[in-house]
Amino acid sequence: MLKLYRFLKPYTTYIAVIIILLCVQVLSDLYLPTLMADIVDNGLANKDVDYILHLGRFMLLIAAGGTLCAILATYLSSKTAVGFGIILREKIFTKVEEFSLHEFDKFGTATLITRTTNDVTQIQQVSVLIFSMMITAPLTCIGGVIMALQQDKELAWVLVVTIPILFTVIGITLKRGLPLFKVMQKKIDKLNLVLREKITGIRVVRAFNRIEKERVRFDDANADLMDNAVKVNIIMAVLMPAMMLIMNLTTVAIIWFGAIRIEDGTMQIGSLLAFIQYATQILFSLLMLVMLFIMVPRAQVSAVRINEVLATNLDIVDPEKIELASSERGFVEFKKVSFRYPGADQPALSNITFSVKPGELTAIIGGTGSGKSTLVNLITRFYDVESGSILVDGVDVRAMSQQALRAKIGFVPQKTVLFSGTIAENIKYGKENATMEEIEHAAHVAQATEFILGVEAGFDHEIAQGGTNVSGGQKQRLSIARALIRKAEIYIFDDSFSALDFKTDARLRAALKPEIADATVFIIAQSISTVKDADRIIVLDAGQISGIGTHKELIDTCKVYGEIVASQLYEEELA
Ligand SMILES: Nc1ncnc2c1ncn2[C@@H]1O[C@H](COP(=O)(O)OP(=O)(O)OP(=O)(O)O)[C@@H](O)[C@H]1O
Repeated sequence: MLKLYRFLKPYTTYIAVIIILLCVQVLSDLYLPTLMADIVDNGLANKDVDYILHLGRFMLLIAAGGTLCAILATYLSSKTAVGFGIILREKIFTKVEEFSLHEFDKFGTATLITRTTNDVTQIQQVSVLIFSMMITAPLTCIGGVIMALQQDKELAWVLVVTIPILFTVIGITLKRGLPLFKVMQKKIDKLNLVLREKITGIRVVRAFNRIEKERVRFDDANADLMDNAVKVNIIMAVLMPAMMLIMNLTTVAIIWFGAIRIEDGTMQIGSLLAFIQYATQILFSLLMLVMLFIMVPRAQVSAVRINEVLATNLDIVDPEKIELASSERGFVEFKKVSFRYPGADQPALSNITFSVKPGELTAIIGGTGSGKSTLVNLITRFYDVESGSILVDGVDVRAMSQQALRAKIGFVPQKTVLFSGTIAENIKYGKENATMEEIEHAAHVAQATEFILGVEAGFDHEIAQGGTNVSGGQKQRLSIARALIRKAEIYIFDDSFSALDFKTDARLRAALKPEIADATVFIIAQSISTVKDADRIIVLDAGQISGIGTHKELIDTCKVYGEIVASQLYEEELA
């Protein structure tokens, strides 16, 4: 957790002020019982009303000062802790934004969300305690012992007996409680995972009548978390009364033995009262330390989880010496590229070599899982190659800045993603400063105008979270418009026409042609009609190129392509 506290730098002044305020508060708390003893022993005993009033006023002043310091310290502690939470969330978010797809796969979405929200909240809450108690508890404890001894040294043995008993109880509790605290976050992760899957996949859950099964899965995760929380709370429920019992027995012992000493004439009543208060302060400060010992390990687990994210070595980083691409635009070259997903036995791509130049349309076709998406994901450098190299405009993509590389590319992913916001804002996502004319033109080319103007608010129509209020085909067209508005040098359409009907597909491709005539275009498609006019077709089979050429060339030379054509002709004949 200390590692995380390096981010507290902007709050150094606040923390210094908090420490000073808390020291003043502790000193005032420690001084009050001595003043009270003075009133009892000298004021009350001598029936000196002036003395009582004078000291009483002084006590009020000290108490008011202490309270003011406590309020200010709590206010500043909360402000610092909340600010710290904001900094942590920002750091995690920025780091996660830099993650490659490999790192996303490694962590998983659910845990990344819990780490950014729940774990940060843990740290935030514990920080408030730490800021106040780390100073107050030890200072009160040490100061309390010194002040108690000043009142009466002989009674100190009561504390010598009580404190080890208190520590034994605390020790037993911590031994049982800590492991439970530590697994708490993991169980919250699990709950988030199940909940997320259930909510995002609600249509499938309903369609397959799995509501009951999913409910059981959720209930299991919920019950698991509850079991753990109940166990933790039972321990806490036992601990608190046990501590109070020890404290009350200590008071009884002090009064008992104190009374004997008063009877002997070796102690005054005021000193006994002050001693009781100091003993309570000491035990309370130990109680605060226990709270810290309980809360800190749980926050420690959260801190480790946050540090894991922050300390992740990024797979894909910009090189120290960035090479600028040549003035050539849109040249893409694969040189003996092989790639394997982490942990996979077989490479997803092996020995891929080809080159394309601007103005050319390259289609990629192949069976499912043959490596088509993987191939285009390597151009955008979502992953790095295992061997070989990919050059864009003559420069290895690993030597370019990711920003410069991706600025060249208009990417339409296989799984369409839209963001909540208006249709215009979603298209503008491709070019921040796009004008309304550019947005309308991109929508027109993507054959989206008709449906956009069909909805009441037109371009201002709000897209729901995840794009659930538009159809699959409409989503694809908006996603195409978002890529087109970039006026990119390289376009990648990963199976982007699959949800379009035959007529819209044909119209879109016709409108697209002049628009991207000068660019380098990659189209991944399943249908021969989409690829057959391409300048070059790459046929992939189990991660390897089984043929490269035009439709005409491949029909005679590539067996896999021949089979795809035959299967689709057969389907057309059947239709
Ligand atoms: N994130 C991943 N982690 C591990 N393996 C993956 C990952 N993504 C894809 N693969 C594997 O890599 C291989 C190629 O996948 P890829 O998505 O490139 O195929 P594709 O040809 O685009 O398939 P489809 O036409 O079904 O989209 C497949 O065997 C797949 O299981």
